[in-house]
Amino acid sequence: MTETAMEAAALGKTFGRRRRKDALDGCAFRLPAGSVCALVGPNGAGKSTLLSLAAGLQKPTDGTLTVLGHAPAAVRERLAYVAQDKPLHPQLTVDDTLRYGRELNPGRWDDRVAERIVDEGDLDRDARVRTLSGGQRTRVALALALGKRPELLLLDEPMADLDPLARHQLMATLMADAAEHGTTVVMSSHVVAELDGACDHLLLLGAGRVRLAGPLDDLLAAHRLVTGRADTSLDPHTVIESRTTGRQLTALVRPEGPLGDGWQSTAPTLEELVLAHLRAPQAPALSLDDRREAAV
Ligand SMILES: Nc1ncnc2c1ncn2[C@@H]1O[C@H](COP(=O)(O)OP(=O)(O)OP(=O)(O)O)[C@@H](O)[C@H]1O
Repeated sequence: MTETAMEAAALGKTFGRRRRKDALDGCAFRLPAGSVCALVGPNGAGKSTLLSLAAGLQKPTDGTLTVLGHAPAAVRERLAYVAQDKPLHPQLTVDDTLRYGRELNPGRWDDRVAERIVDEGDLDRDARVRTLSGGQRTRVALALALGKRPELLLLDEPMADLDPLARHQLMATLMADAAEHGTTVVMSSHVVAELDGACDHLLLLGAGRVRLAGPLDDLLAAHRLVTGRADTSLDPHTVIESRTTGRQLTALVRPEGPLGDGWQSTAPTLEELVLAHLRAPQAPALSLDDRREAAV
């Protein structure tokens, strides 16, 4: 297995000729193999574009993106991609769909996990895909993806149409399976709370650029949530976002050395870290991929 599951250098993707749109612009990051990476960012940030490039369905306009050490198109059989619209054959039954997955992936297919995902949702194996609900189709798409026993699993908002219980249960199945097999997972989601506890790596995109990248624990440790009097200076620390209520100021900062007297500070949660960066799109970016690499 390759040590780096995904690596981007000066990665750009532009759509349109007349009205050019940079969906990705100068992105650089490195994702170690075996990571579970949360891919977050506001609408239009470039998350789906990145996942589709990684799946080899589109090509970059600039720079490079390698997955499992190769161009994505060269390693399609080693990765699985569940797109937002979860394309499946509507006329096939659930059983036919699993059979199709088995035939398309000889030597790789894992019946046990595929059937487990379908059966945990109490799906009628003889039902045609077109008769299934959105959440049930998601389950079949995830069964196909995991059944393929991929080294890299790319999931574009996989839980969006699942009920809370199914979400919780499928996430647990997914994470246990990824841990057991050392699968690298990149999962986009707008529900940051559902990623907490599941992910060990974070990639936050904004307007096509990398805003935060690196091991989650390191990124959290690089920030503090501080409260203090509004007239106390936060120099020389980098203030990501601050809010004042009466005389009190609350801020997410990247400390440049010890915080001065008068500040109470706590470690931010993943949600606090992400929300502060979403509210402050101009805040400076931070990538800790290289630092970790240099320390190894
Ligand atoms: N096929 C396309 N043609 C033209 N523009 C596109 C195309 N695909 C994406 N874009 C543009 O690229 C930008 C990034 O889109 P993308 O779908 O990657 O964002 P996203 O982060 O996945 O958003 P969301 O959270 O809403 O799903 C958007 O401005 C979008 O309009």
